Amino acid sequence: MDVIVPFAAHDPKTRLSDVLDPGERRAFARVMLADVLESIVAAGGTPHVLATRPLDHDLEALRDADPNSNRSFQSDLAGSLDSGLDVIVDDRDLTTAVNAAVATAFEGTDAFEPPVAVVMADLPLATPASLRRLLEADGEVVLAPGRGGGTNAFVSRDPSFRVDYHGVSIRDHRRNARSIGATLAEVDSRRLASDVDDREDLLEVLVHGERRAHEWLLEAGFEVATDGGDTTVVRSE
Ligand SMILES: Nc1nc2c(ncn2[C@@H]2O[C@H](COP(=O)(O)OP(=O)(O)OP(=O)(O)O)[C@@H](O)[C@H]2O)c(=O)[nH]1
Ligand SMILES: C[C@H](OP(=O)(O)O)C(=O)O
Repeated sequence: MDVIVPFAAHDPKTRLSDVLDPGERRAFARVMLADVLESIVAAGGTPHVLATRPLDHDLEALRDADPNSNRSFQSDLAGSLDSGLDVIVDDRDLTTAVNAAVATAFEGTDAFEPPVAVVMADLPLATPASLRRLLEADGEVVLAPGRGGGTNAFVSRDPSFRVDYHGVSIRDHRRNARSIGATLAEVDSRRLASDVDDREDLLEVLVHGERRAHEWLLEAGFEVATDGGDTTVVRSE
């Protein structure tokens, strides 16, 4: 299945500004994207990155601005691009860009064919198995809710389904699916629900992650600390 992966390349992950500087946020966003792309491919999907600008800038940012990045991350990312990763550049807002890309998929162009999935780039815990559950679920619209009311991924088999992100978007998307008469299903997956937005979310990646994003955080000095009954994320100097 064709899988669109929205990616904010300009100034990503602003809600992590209290723990990561701008170069680190770009680098960490790229590393999460690489984990997601790898899982999509392993789940049998064909990823198409929907980015706000060409990705070569981000490779440069990763290489030059991030002291924590290492050669293996860089070569994996470069490898993804070299192997023909499709990158759609659209600098419009997330909702507009995703709706346009999904509509293109239903036009039956050479690049895409329906059904189509959309999987966010900030899901470093997404495994091939959790994505397979999404891609293989029955339903004209299949939603994967995020913690906090967002919509971390979906599959659409209905050309008239449209998204409206931000706020409690999962409620809006359920409503949109019902309003067009589509059969609706949801995938209840902790891994797909765990988008990384703020400092608390880093705990999930440190505890449950196994790949690049997890390694990147460790190399950047993040670790889990327990203080009394509280479990927090701390960063060593
Ligand atoms: N193409 C595209 N992708 C976006 C845009 N905004 C966010 N994304 C992507 O959509 C997913 C969810 O993003 P959010 O968590 O809402 O935003 P973010 O920019 O990653 O982080 P914040 O700045 O902290 O809100 C991530 O994969 C982002 O990379 C956008 O305007 N265009
Ligand atoms: C894109 C947005 O993500 P959040 O801001 O909830 O992480 C949403 O899922 O509606």
